[in-house]
Amino acid sequence: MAPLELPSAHHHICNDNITPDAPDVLYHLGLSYSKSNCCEVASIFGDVKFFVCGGSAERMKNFAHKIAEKLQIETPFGYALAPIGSTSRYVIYKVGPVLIANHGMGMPSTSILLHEVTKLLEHAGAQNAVYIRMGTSGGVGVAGGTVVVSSEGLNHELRAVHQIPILGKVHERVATLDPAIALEIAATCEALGLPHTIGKTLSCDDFYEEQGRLDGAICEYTNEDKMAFLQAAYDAGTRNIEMEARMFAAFTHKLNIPAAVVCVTLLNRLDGDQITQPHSVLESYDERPMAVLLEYIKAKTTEM
Ligand SMILES: O=P(O)(O)O[C@H]1O[C@H](CO)[C@@H](O)[C@H]1O
Ligand SMILES: O=c1cc[nH]c(=O)[nH]1
Repeated sequence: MAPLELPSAHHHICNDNITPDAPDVLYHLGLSYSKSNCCEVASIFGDVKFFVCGGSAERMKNFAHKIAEKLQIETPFGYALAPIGSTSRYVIYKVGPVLIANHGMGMPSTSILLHEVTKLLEHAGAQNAVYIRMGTSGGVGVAGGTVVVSSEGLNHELRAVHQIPILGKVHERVATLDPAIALEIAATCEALGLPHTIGKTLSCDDFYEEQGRLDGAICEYTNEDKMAFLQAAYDAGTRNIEMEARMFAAFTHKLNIPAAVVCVTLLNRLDGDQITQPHSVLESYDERPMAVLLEYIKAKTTEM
């Protein structure tokens, strides 16, 4: 695998108001930066090379434990971990060069986390950290248990752009992810013998109607309408549907942050809507993106 590119001075924020002199409250993380604590912030977060996030707090804690063991990074309490900052909105762990957090469900809470973590890493002087979303999804034409590495995030028109209304005007941002990292992660899936594909990811603001499910509390379309949309999505290269990849891709692309989205499919949406697999099977699916990222990060940190 190619080593990570480490430019000497790489800034990943786009805001002249955020300066080393200005205090900055990272409200949802329960952390703050100022000139008086800048050395502490740099000493805790300055070495971050990977930021790994996903929806569920439990999944991310589990991942933090596994990465501590994989990288053999012990704390004074063995592999025991303590979350950083406030846990009322997000849980964050740091294991050596890996920062780990949950982002909740959907693009709004993911966006807030990305803004605050990116400012934190900037304040700390962290250089060129790779951002990875690790999650679950509904497959489109792929079986449950497939690891989909996203090439881009799509909107409801199957376009790889993310629209954000800012001060009354809609701004469009390109929602593509790093192709080289996607290939490396796909190669790691291959080496582990896991079913996988690189494909486009449709990101929705809802689990039911926007994903074309027939089993929400409201449904005003037919099975034929749903299947026609899913088939059109498949034909356009979509291989999974979830709720964050597009925003994640647009944010990282805008700030030139190397990034990937790695989600396992829980079902094939061409076969149904309800997630009916037993808990043990879903748990084993959840382990797959983790297994891939443990190997990937281990290989990358060994090269550094
Ligand atoms: O597996 P996670 O990261 O929670 O993500 C997926 O699961 C949630 C819906 O069940 C959405 O947030 C979707 O994107
Ligand atoms: O179908 C699915 C499964 C997981 N997450 C989603 O957003 N959709």
